[in-house]
Amino acid sequence: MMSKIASLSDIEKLAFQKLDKNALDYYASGAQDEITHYDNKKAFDRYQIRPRFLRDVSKVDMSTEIFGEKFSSPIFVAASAMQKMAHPIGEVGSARSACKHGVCYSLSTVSTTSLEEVSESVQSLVAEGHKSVRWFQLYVYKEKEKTIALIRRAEKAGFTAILITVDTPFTGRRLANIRNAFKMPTHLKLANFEAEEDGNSEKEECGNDDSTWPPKLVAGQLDPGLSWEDIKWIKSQTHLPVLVKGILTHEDAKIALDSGMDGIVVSNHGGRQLDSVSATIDALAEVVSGCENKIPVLMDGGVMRGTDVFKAIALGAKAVFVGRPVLWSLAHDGENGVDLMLDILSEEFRMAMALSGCTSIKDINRNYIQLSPKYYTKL
Ligand SMILES: Cc1cc2nc3c(=O)[nH]c(=O)nc-3n(C[C@H](O)[C@H](O)[C@H](O)COP(=O)(O)O)c2cc1C
Ligand SMILES: CC(C)CC(=O)C(=O)O
Repeated sequence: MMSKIASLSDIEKLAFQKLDKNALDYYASGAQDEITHYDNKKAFDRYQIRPRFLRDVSKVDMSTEIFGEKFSSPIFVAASAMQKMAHPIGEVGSARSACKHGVCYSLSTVSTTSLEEVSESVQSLVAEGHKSVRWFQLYVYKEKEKTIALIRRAEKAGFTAILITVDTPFTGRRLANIRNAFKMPTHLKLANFEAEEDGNSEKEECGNDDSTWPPKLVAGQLDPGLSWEDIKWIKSQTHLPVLVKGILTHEDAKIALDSGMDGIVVSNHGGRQLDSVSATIDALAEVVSGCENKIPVLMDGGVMRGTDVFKAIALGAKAVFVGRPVLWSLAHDGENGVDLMLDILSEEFRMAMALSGCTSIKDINRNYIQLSPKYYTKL
């Protein structure tokens, strides 16, 4: 029995003991040899913080603003699929927790709760005075109507930005899922597609009869022909800000900027797509330089500690997303688990700011970070 939970790693350990093999393998896996998956975490340790002292840190303001929305902290919830495998409350628990913490929630296309139900689930909190900012993560389907229908539903349900995932023309080879023929439990559904399917085809289309990885709603249906022209077309179809999720180079950052994108998420999909790409914290600076400070750059991948958040902000991120820690927290204790995780991470970030002499997000810049001399002498 573990003593008091003090870190996200503690929560992760508890979740590993609790989840069944099918779910654990799905959530934990990276692609192939998982080099990138592990490097996402390790890479943060290659950077050091350069703290400044004697600056009155009795009050620290972690709040930040993106697209005119104010958030309590730059620690957002990443879009991850099939959250009801972690806990029956699934996406409702993580969305409500993000709302209570005043941070942005992003919902996967491949969720086990529909986007309408997620919106509905936060309304009682909104009535109590909490603000809920929800962004919808979009997988682009070969069938244009299917993609547009998702966007319209997201708009109608009060989502305020679209995150288009660009790193998944095909799903990465996650060996554990292939070996144990990952299967979503049959009592769960890919809820955003339930209403569209009719009669007998429904179960199959929702992935439940599919014993192979990836589920049918993804394999063969996502558009591997996707290009920047399509992304521009999608952008022209909605009034919502559009961010591209999965950018890792300054070249693509520049194209995103020139294509009129409203923001970028530096991401390697938690190391689940192409293995051997750079850790996201290593790619962040070049992506920030590629878009010339004109659009917000956010990042995800391996964020486990407040100092990780601090390092990402120092290298130019406007905010970070946490992915797996949300799933571990749901597995540990549903909505309360996610509350605990966001409490710990924001307290750690507050402490990192205070102990390095920063009292607002705007204070945090490149002067507060260096590569460990073990690796290079200069950034
Ligand atoms: C189990 C799981 C499911 C995911 N599902 C999606 C998804 O449906 N769409 C997407 O764009 N990214 C998805 N991601 C990637 C996350 O949005 C995010 O990029 C990644 O988890 C960040 O890394 P972290 O887990 O180390 O925090 C998923 C990640 C995990 C672990
Ligand atoms: C169904 C999958 C493609 C969802 C996903 O993005 C992931 O598992 O990383």
